[in-house]
Amino acid sequence: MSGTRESIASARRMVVKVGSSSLADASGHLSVPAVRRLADVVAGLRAGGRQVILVTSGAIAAGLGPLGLPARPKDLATAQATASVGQGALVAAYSAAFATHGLTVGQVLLTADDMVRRSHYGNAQRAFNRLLDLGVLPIVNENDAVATDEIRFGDNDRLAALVATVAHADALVLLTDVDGLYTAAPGTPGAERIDEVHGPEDLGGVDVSRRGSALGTGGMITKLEAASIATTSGIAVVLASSADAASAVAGDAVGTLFHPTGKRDTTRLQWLAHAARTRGAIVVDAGAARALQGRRASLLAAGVTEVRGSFESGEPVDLLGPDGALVARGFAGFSAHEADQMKGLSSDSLRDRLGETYARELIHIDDLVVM
Ligand SMILES: Nc1ncnc2c1ncn2[C@@H]1O[C@H](COP(=O)(O)OP(=O)(O)O)[C@@H](O)[C@H]1O
Ligand SMILES: N[C@@H](CCC(=O)OP(=O)(O)O)C(=O)O
Repeated sequence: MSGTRESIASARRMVVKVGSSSLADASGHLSVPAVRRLADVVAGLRAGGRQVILVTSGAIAAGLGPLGLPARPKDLATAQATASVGQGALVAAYSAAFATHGLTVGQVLLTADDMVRRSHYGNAQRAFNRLLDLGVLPIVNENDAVATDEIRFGDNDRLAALVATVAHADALVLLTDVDGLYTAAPGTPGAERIDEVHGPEDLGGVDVSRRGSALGTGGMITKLEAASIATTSGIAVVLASSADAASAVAGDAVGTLFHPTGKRDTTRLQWLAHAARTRGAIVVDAGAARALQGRRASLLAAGVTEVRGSFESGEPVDLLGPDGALVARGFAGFSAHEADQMKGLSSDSLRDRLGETYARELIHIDDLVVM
């Protein structure tokens, strides 16, 4: 077993994405047995102490039956309506399946905007962290009922990769109806499965032009895009058949492994260090400045003396030492208004005065870059 598969086996936080093609039966309706099989695998991960976020397609597949539609609708309005009907049925099926394992689920519906705009990004990050802290299993899908063509992903592969980066996951597992990436669409004479991808250079001759299954969207193209987003952020990816889900999440040599190519959060933090226009500043005391520079610790409200400007949670801010010198930059975990109320307070005081939601770091260590 290679090192990265070992890191999949030991991933503390994992995003598991399952596609429509794995959740529908032959007639295109949601397959409840498929939902149960997946729930058994995810519950096994949870029993082993791992945190899991499940990104699941299938709302449209689940809506076809109740609406008496023969196939996935082509026009946006009907697709929105079908997803609206099906999403409830999808989550109800998961809820029942996970309840048999004593697990509570929480539905999170996102649009592309939620993952890309930094003010929203912080909100999603906070919601995932809190759900996971509470032991809840977040079940994510695109908010198809309101997503218009301009803002929608359409497929859930890239959504899953962005969820993995936002939630600081250690691994992303993409489950589909094919047992890995092939050199050409499976069934093409001579097509062979690829075991491992080390970087874009391994994808030179690979043909992913054939579209996906009747129910899925995006085929292999969006899975490669998802793998690229995750691996350049330092997250290992496994693409495998949902029939092999248990082996894939265990780090066994099934499907295709995409090795991380970048450092964790490199892209975001480089953007933060070099390109971001900050919306405000947080002035810290000498102790906090030393902690930030030396130990790379999270920024706690106790070390903050002043909050300047106007920013929302998730937006970039400058962190200034007591002498006004730029020490670090970070993505604020709270808005300027909230940070101002929190400044100087210990975690206990934050909990007593402002409530549990505020009893955590102002900026997480993973959201900081020392200048
Ligand atoms: N090079 C390739 N290797 C593997 N699968 C491919 C390739 N090119 C196209 N495909 C197709 O991609 C499909 C999976 O994509 P999709 O139907 O969108 O799945 P999902 O619903 O799981 O997201 C496979 O069924 C396969 O036919
Ligand atoms: N959000 C849509 C999923 C779109 C879709 O089919 O995605 P995928 O199965 O990842 O190709 C749904 O729930 O039906």
